[in-house]
Parts: sequence; structure tokens; C-alpha cells
Amino acid sequence: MTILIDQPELVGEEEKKVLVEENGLVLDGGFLAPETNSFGQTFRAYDAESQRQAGVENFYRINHISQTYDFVQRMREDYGKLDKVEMSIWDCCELLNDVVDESDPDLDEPQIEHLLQTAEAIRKDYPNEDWLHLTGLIHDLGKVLLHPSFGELRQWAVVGDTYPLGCAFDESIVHHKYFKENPDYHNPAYNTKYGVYSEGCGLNNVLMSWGHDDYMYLVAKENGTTLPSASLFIIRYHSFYSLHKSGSYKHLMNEEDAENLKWLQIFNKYDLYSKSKVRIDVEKVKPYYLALIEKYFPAKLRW
Ligand SMILES: O[C@H]1[C@H](O)[C@@H](O)[C@H](O)[C@@H](O)[C@H]1O
Ligand SMILES: [Fe+2]
Ligand SMILES: [Fe+2]
Repeated sequence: MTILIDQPELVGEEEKKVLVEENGLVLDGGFLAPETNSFGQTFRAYDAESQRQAGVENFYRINHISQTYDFVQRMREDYGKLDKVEMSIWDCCELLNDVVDESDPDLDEPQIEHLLQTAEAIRKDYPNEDWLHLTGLIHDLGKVLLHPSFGELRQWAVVGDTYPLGCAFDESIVHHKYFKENPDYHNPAYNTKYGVYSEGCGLNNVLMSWGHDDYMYLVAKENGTTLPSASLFIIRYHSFYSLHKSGSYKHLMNEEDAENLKWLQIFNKYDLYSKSKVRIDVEKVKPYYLALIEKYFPAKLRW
């Protein structure tokens, strides 16, 4: 059951309401989602005419044709070695200064802005969950795969929504039609509801399309982060919109996934709706995040 609690703070005309579950989990920290993005469109309107539409659709065409079960296995094996670079979390944030994501209809700012906008929006509504602030800061760091020192992967292998391989592609996935040209689409071992999986097998056993989510999850875990399991879950599945937004693929989840999904759904609002042209003063907030990084990560990580 969820309870509505009035917040004394007034936001414009509206009074802030906070949704709290019986177990104390704050489902809605009072975040008021804007109706339109900085291009005047609703968020994630993949078919609406806009200056980014054609580029984004072309991105998904290539992504859907190229992500296969075999490809993901090879990438996980190669990048799982973490033998590319040694650097700190903050160094990586700075590398993302130059990265713009071609899959995103709502944002054309450098990625470091998005990281700080997400983290700061969470911090405002959930001041005591410092692990969630840091999760906001690092959730997209895997986009560093686009950087020359990481083999300069193409955008289709790094960004965009993610989905399972090894079972049928669900209709709720953005621009689903392009999967018809993916070899796995025609492979009977991979194109049924369960494919190579079984009921409740747990997402940990599911091979997701390769990109910044799974890579950053591997980096955080293998470098021994002390962040809680909900944080690792958020990092790993934040682009899995067909699950956390559309509710598809729930038959593959286990109980732990179901618990963690609640946090992911909270996180998603901040990840999506904090995207704006309002810049954060990096130097001002840097000391706070450096302290958090020190609390949850070693000084240097293997990437
Ligand atoms: O275009 C966006 C972007 O690449 C995000 O980082 C990712 O998490 C989203 O799922 C995707 O739709
Ligand atoms: Fe992301
Ligand atoms: Fe993000």
C-alpha cells in the first residue's frame, strides 16, 4: 500500500506530495516532471517530428540489426577483462565532457551535464540516500566506450535502450520493426518467449544487449564497489525501458529483481526528466561527489 504525505514546501501553485510505501520506501520524493523536453516535445517521443528524430531512428535501425547473442557474448568477454585503462571515477566523468549521445531524443548536451543534473535532482528529493546520488553521477559512465582509448566503439554498441538477447524481442521496444533484419530474429533457439531462459531465472542470468549499462555494472562490481545491490541493479538495467516502463519480460525476474525494480523506477524519473539546458556549476558540487566516490570506490579503477 502507498500513503500520500503532504510536504510543507510549496512548489509553484502545487503542493508537493510524497508517496511512501508501508515499508518506508519513498516512491515519489515529490519530483515534478516537466511536460516537455528542451526541444518542446514530450519526453521519449520517438516518432514525433523533431530535429533529432531521423538521427535517432537511424541509430535504432543499426542497433537492432547488429546486436546479436554472439556479439554480446564476445563483448562481455573482451570488456570483462578490464584491461583497457586505469583511472578514477572522476577522471571518467571528465572524459565524458566530449561525448554526445546520438540515441537520445531529449538531450544534445555533453554527458557530464546529464550526470550532474541527474545526481543533483535526486539529491534534492532524497537528501539522505547518498548511494543514490552517486548512482546518478556514475550510471552513464559506461559511455566512455565511445572514447578512442576504449576502441572507439560505435554508438549502436554503447547507447540507447537495452533488451534481452536469446529470446523474442518484445513489441514494446522502441522501433521494434528493425529487428526483422537481425539474424537472431529468425533463429528458433532465440525467437520464442523464453528462448534460452526459464520462468523466474533472474535477470542476472539474462544476456542484455551490449552497451554502457552492462559495462559500467562490470566495472563497478569487479573493482569492488561497496554500493548496495539496488545501485548495481539501477546501473545495469536503467536503459531496459521495455521492463521498467512497459512491464515486459517480468517472467524472467526473480524476487530480488522485483525489489530492486522499485528503486530503478524511482531513479528513472530523475534520469529522464532532469534533462535540460540548465547547467550545473561543476566546480561547486565537485567536492561533495569526490567525497562520495572515496566512500564507495577505490581511488583508481580498472576499466
Ligand atoms: O538514449 C538514451 C540514452 O542513451 C540513455 O543513456 C539510456 O540509458 C537510455 O535508455 C536511452 O534511451
Ligand atoms: Fe544511460
Ligand atoms: Fe542517463
